[in-house]
Amino acid sequence: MLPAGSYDGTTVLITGGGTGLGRAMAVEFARLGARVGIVSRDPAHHAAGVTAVEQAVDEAAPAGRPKRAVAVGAVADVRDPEQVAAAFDAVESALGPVSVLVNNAAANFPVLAAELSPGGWRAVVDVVLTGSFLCSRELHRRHVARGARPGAILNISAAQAFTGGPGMVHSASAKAGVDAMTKTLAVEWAPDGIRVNGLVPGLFPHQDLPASLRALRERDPDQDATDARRQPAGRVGQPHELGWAATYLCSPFAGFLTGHTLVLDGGNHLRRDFVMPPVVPVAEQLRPRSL
Ligand SMILES: CCCCCCCCC/C=C/C(=O)SCCNC(=O)CCNC(=O)[C@H](O)C(C)(C)COP(=O)(O)OP(=O)(O)OC[C@H]1O[C@@H](n2cnc3c(N)ncnc32)[C@H](O)[C@@H]1OP(=O)(O)O
Ligand SMILES: NC(=O)C1=CN([C@@H]2O[C@H](COP(=O)(O)OP(=O)(O)OC[C@H]3O[C@@H](n4cnc5c(N)ncnc54)[C@H](OP(=O)(O)O)[C@@H]3O)[C@@H](O)[C@H]2O)C=CC1
Repeated sequence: MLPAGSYDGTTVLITGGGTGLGRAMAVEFARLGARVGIVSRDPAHHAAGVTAVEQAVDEAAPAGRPKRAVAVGAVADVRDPEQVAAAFDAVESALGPVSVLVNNAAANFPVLAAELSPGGWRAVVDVVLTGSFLCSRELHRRHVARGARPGAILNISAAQAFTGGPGMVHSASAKAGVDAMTKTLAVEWAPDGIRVNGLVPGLFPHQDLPASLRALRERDPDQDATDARRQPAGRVGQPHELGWAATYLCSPFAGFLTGHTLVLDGGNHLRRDFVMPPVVPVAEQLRPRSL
């Protein structure tokens, strides 16, 4: 954990910060003093994120200390540049200039490449890749206009970007694009005082995932134990651990670190055995089965 107060006076904007891993990151930034803007499509998700942040901050605050405004939600579909700009406006008017952006919003569903419609491809690539670009561009534009520094952008990626992702060609391709964007913007924007890094969660199950992804895990009644056995570390990730990594990467303690993507997966993406398990075609893996 970073020292208390590491983010005092800092406004952090997290896309998709109302659910799952985005919410866990929002909580860890706020615990360290940040004000947090949660940007996504669904106001019910914002409410969940704001409540989680406020609870965490209240628990950490000394008794009797007055409550401070720490989190707000703003509606935007990250695929739309005008909605992105309006959400930045809303967050900044409530919480002050944004200097840290976490591009966490994502879309994904399991599908065979041969069966993926052009609309399904576009939905995922536009949310993950185009959305991350549009939000990054908005932060950069504002940051440079005000002559502010330092700034930090964190792009949440996935190990599929390195290996490919059978059954998720849209997500794997988009995340690989995000990784290339991380490296490109790190160099272009270093002179502007903006660092750009990536963070890859390994297996982090949680209840906010869409049904199509949860279904991949819920076929096995002993899924939690099975998931743990499949990880070199012997366990899956805990969402707050992603928050610890995110708060480090965007902090002054990582002030000389840019263009790097950190993998937080208990070693899973490196796993190769001399003898690999028999191949099960992806079409068979995705076929609905009854237990
Ligand atoms: C930890 C454990 C596991 C972990 C598993 C390991 C994960 C690895 C890494 C990645 C993890 C994540 O990203 S996890 C994050 C996942 N979270 C989310 O996806 C939340 C947000 N998702 C969504 O809102 C929706 O799922 C999504 C469809 C993508 C949103 O798109 P839109 O708003 O544009 O909605 P729609 O108009 O309904 O759909 C657009 C097109 O997509 C098609 N489409 C939608 N769902 C479809 C589906 N299931 N199969 C085929 N096609 C589908 C539609 O038919 C449309 O195509 P046309 O009719 O042809 O136009
Ligand atoms: N959980 C895991 O094991 C893994 C997760 N990841 C990555 O971690 C990140 C967080 O995922 P996770 O928390 O698990 O998943 P969630 O489904 O909980 O979060 C996705 C978030 O993205 C938001 N979102 C989706 N589409 C849009 C859009 N068009 N515009 C704005 N916001 C949008 C959603 O909010 P709303 O519906 O309100 O718009 C939601 O809050 C993602 O980048 C994901 O790819 C990577 C590898 C593994």
